[in-house]
Formats: sequence, C-alpha cells, structure tokens
Amino acid sequence: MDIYKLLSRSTKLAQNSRTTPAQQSLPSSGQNANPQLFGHEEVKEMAGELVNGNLSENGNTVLGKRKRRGKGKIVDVVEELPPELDFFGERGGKKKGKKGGVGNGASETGGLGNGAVAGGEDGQEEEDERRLDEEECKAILRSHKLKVTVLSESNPPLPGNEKVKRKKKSKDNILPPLSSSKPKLQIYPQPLTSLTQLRTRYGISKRLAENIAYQGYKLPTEVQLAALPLLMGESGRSREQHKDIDLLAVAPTGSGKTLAFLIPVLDTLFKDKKMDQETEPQAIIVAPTRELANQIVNEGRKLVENTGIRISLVRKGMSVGKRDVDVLDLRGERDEDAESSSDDGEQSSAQKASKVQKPGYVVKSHVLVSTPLTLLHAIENLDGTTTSLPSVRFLVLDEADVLLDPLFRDQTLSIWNACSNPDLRTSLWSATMGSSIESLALEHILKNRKESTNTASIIRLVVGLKDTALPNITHILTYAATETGKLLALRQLLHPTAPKTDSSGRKSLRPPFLVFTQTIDRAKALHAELKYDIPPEAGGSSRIAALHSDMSETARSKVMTSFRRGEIWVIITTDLLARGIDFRGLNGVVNYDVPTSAAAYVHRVGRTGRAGREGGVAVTLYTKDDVPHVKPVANVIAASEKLRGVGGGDGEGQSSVKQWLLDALPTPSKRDKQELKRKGVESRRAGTKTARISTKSKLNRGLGAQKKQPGSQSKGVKSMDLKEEEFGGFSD
Ligand SMILES: Nc1ncnc2c1ncn2[C@@H]1O[C@H](COP(=O)(O)OP(=O)(O)OP(=O)(O)O)[C@@H](O)[C@H]1O
Repeated sequence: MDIYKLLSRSTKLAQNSRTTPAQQSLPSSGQNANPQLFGHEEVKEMAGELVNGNLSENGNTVLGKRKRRGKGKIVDVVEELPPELDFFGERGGKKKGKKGGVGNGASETGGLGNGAVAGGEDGQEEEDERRLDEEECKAILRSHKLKVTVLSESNPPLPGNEKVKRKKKSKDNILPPLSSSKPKLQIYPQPLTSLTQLRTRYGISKRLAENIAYQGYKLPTEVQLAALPLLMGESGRSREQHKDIDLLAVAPTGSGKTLAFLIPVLDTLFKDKKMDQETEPQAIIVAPTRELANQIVNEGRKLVENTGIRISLVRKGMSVGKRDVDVLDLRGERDEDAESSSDDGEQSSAQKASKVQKPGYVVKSHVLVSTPLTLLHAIENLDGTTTSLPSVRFLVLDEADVLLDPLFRDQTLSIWNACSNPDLRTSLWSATMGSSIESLALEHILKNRKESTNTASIIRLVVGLKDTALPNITHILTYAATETGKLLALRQLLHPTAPKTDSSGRKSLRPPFLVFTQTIDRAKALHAELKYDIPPEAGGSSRIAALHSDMSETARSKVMTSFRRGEIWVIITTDLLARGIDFRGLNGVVNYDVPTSAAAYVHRVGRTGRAGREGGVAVTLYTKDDVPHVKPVANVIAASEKLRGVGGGDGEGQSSVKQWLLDALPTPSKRDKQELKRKGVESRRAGTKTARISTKSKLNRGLGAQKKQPGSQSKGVKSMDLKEEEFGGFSD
C-alpha cells in the first residue's frame, strides 16, 4: 500500500484515483465519491425534475447519491501483512470496499450537473446554465442545510433579496445598519451545482478552471455550493458588483473552505491582467499556525499554476510593503515557489527558510499567507508603527474565531486596520463561530467603513448546524478513570492485534492517527512513554513522533512531511494541529486529554472524515478530573450522533453518549468554561502526581530528577507559556 498517496494532501485526486490500490472501509481508502455531507436523498428527488432522471454511466444519479460504505463490490489488491504488523487493520483477504472503487474519480460523475468535467453528458451544460427559480434554489439550499443571511444590506439590494428590500423600503426607504434587534433577512442565491459552472456561469479564467479540474474537483461541497456564487458575484451580476460582499462563513471541518476562499480571490487577480507589473500584495490570507499557512500556500499554488499569480508564505525576517528598510527584492523566490508546490512543499519551504530569513527582504507576491505575528512583524516599521497596505483588496481570515480570540485579537485587528483600501473585501471562515466573535467581526467591518464609501453587504453563510462535529465519523467517549487508565487504553489502540471492533461493535481506531494532549510537556511525556511501543519489525520508534510549538520550524516540517508520506503513523501533538490541517487519509484522532471547549472538540475530531469520507473514529478518554468539564463535549457528540441517526442520546443504537450519562454529568458554569478554555485542567497543567504521564516508579523519577541540569525547570515553565507566535492550543 502506498501510504504516501493515501495521506498526502498534495497528491492529485485524479491521479490518486488511478493509482490507489487499497479499497478499505477506512478514510485512508482514498477519495470519496461525493464530498457533500447533506442532501443526497432530497437532491436525488429533485434530479428527476431537473434532469429527467439522467443516470451516469457508472449508475450514479448525476445528482450525486452518496455511495455508502459496504454497498459495493469487493475490491482489494493489497499485499497481506502478518497480523502482528498489520497496524492499519482491515487487511488480509478480501474486504468490502466502496462501490466502483473509491478514488476512481476520473471516471466517476457523482454529482449534480458535473457533466462537463466528468465526461460531458449531452445537454448538461445547458442544464448548468438554466437559472433555477426561487423555489428550486430554496429546495437545494435547504436540502444541503445551507442558510444565507444578510446581516447588513448593500444598496442596491442583492439579487434574490429584491422582494424583502422593496417591502422594507416602503417603510424606511433604506435598510438600517446592522442591529441585533432587527430581524435578519434570509436569501436564496442560485446554488453552484457543478464546479464547471464556475466557467460557464461565472466566466472564471480557463487556466483556473483547468487547474481545478486537474485536482479532480468536480462536485462542489456545501460551502462551495453557496459561497462561490456569493463571492463570484451571483448570477447575472456585473464584475463590479462582485466586490459587494463581506462574508462570514461557518461550515463543517473538512468541507472545502480553502477552495471556497481561494477561487474568487485568484480569479479576480488573474482577470486584472496586471500581474506582471504588480509588486504590492493584492490579497492577504491569515491563519493561526504555520502548518496551516503552509498548507494554504501549497493548495493555492496548485490552483495558480501557469497563471502568473505568485503566492507566498511570509516567514520571519521578511518585510511587506514599502518601508524604511533596505529594500531587497524577493521576486527571485518565484522559482523556488514552483518547487515547493510539489508534494514535499513543507520540507522544501523549511529548507528555504534559512535562505530568506534576512531582515529587510521584501516579499513581492500577489497573495501573502501568514500567521498573525509574523505578518505584523513584516509590516512593522522601525519606529514601531505599522505600514499601511492600500494595495490589499482581499483579506481572508481562516479559522477566524481563533484569530479574533483574545490570544490573537490585537495582532489580527492591527493587520486588518493596516489594510486601508476603501474597497477591501473581507471574508472570515471557520467551522465554529461564537456570537461574540461574530459581533466583533461585524463591528470591525462597519467601523472600518465609516469613513469610506464602501456599501458592501455583509452576509453570513452557515452550513449544517453551527458548532457541530461531523456526522460521518464515529465518536467514542471512554471513561478511563485515571492517567494510568488512559495510557493503557492508548497502548491498546497501538497494539497491532487490537480487536477491529469494540464491545459495542463500533469500528476501532487504527493508525494513522493523531493524539492530542493538553500541554507541550504532556505531548513530550506521552511521546517518551510510547516511543518503543511499536515493534522494531514495524519501524519501531520512527513510527511515532511528537509535534508542538517548542520544536524548531525544520523539525516540525519534517514530522509533517514524514506523516504525509506514511513514514510516521502516529503524531502526538497539542492543539497546534487541531485547526485546518488536512491529512487526507487520517483514520482518526485520540483526545488523550479532553479538549478544553466544545469548539476545540469539533476542530480536533474534524481532522478525520474530511471531504465527506466515512470511517473516521474519534476516541476521547476522560478521567475523574475531567468529569466536571466533559459535558459540553458529550453534548457535541450526542448532537452529531443524532445527525448521523445513531441513537441521539436516547440509549439506542451504537451511540457513545447515552441519555443517562448526559443527565448525570454536571453542567459547568460559564465562568468554569472560560477558565477551562484559558488554562485547561489545572492538575494537568501543574503536572501534579495524579496527572503525570509516566510508568516510571517513584524511585526512578527521583533519580532522574537528580540528574537534571540546573535551570531545566525553567525550561518546562517556558514551554507552557504562549511565547510562540502561533496557536499552540489555548492552554499551552
Ligand atoms: N469540491 C471538492 N471535491 C472533492 N474534494 C474537495 C473539494 N473541495 C475540497 N476538497 C478536499 O476536501 C479536503 C478538506 O478541504 P479544506 O482543508 O479546505 O477543508 P476546510 O473546510 O478548510 O476544513 P477545516 O475547517 O478543518 O479547516 C481537502 O482534502 C480538499 O482537497
């Protein structure tokens, strides 16, 4: 089995589809036929009306009925391993795979109106072009659980919103600015039913359309289905009107938000045709961690191939904008950029970092991707003031709720304020967004507009239920009583002969997986404990690695690359990897320490089950110390299981959270929740005896402590501080 092909985000879907040999009922079995999470049955019904029941060659309806695991024919060409080395499980003999072979994307149609790319069914393009009436739009948006709300209206009104506008107009003449007491208006934009419509309906550049198709993307995910029409200017709107929206998008983890924010930005820049002359940045994308920023750069580079658009990661020591420093042009980086868009992007980026970390280097790229503090340093003048960035027309905040959390808030707002272009278009994206963060974002958008003529609408797009974990993964909440119990449970998961299902018949977790701990010190300690648990015949200690923000940039990149290549099977990490990171074939996650908020749970477990893939498993271990805090997590699991139709907390089916447990768990107060989010479970943070991760005897620990160098204690304390610029977990 070529693990690299399974894990690597960079591997092209279309290529993957031709080469992936394994067809297992695990997420690592490759590409899902349908990246959408909702609406398969309803949309199938509509198919009858819209395309007269057109069926694709492989028997899928063109509206993308989702292929469920286990329904298909038996496909497995994987070489057998002895059971003691079978860490990835589910092998040895023929297993059920997805019908038609998951990952044969090149031949699959799989979705509503995806004819042109997927093989060009007759009349499909015409069908793509037919403007749906309001009822049809409503039906599609509802079936995909999409809600589009106008938070602040532009003048003139958005298409699809004329009626409401007229009604209001007769009273007030113009809609008042946003106010929490005013009712919000829901609109129903024309949904994007196929990614080919990006070209046929919105006229995106041929290059960009080709690059999208080359990645194997055909059917839009839910967030793309609604966000792209909104950001590309809605059907029938002029190019100028494209600029009229600021967007707050809340969509599940792994639902393709990256593509949704990149395509409109890149297409606008490409169409401007000034790429060769422009030296100032046109778009800024901010993400909370270096790993995520790097990933966005790599995704972007695949889309801009042969377009002339340059997209770069801002690194320490770089400068952005004209400043009072010696200006050294970094345009030469372009050649290196091309290199790092390869599958080894992260490693090559890291190797190059040393070449460019000289003060005063100015990045000459059209699109800059950065963590907040690195970018802030890059635009800071010697006197401490911030360089204004009037050339920036697009500001994208990925994982916006973290970027506007107190941890990063000042940095993010300083960057936002530096983007002084009066026509700045802002979009904020996350899988979770609390109402306080939403209000803060709105306030800031409106405040920045006070002195400008900017009249853009502010739109909120919500996919599914807000702040809910993915319905397509299995959640397992296990009481382990003590720290030792947790260690034992994790060791069992690592054991190659561990049962493939648990006592309730639920699928067990198999590597590759991520293990999340509360602090850097705990990640280190757990790694030290488990390092030798995988036998040397299976690769031994090289199969398990730690990754946290106390490590050097190079070491972090190396672990990421090795994991994507399948050389490392288990990463023990902090919340550093909880947000945005996309390992395509991850089988699951283990919350070794209970996440410190419901949102943290949603993001951590969202590392698996990406793009609609089924089979991911999320195991959460909790001890006596967690009992006062675990209810919010249990509630998220219950809601997700309800969506999936497995019990919903009523004790039926295979639900992990029974109603009696929900009733028995104490409800933490708002204050308790805030404290937990800020500090984590106190005993773990303080490293008290009961919370220590160690199987060493007291005597051995004492001997170890004596050997410690003077000053080593302060290092431990340092690693708990938020000294690093990136998000390393709220509690690190
Ligand atoms: N239209 C599509 N068809 C198939 N796969 C897609 C499509 N759009 C995105 N993907 C894939 O889905 C995966 C997740 O995408 P992405 O990382 O953008 O998710 P996200 O919504 O940003 O997740 P998170 O909230 O965790 O950051 C990626 O592997 C991407 O290649």
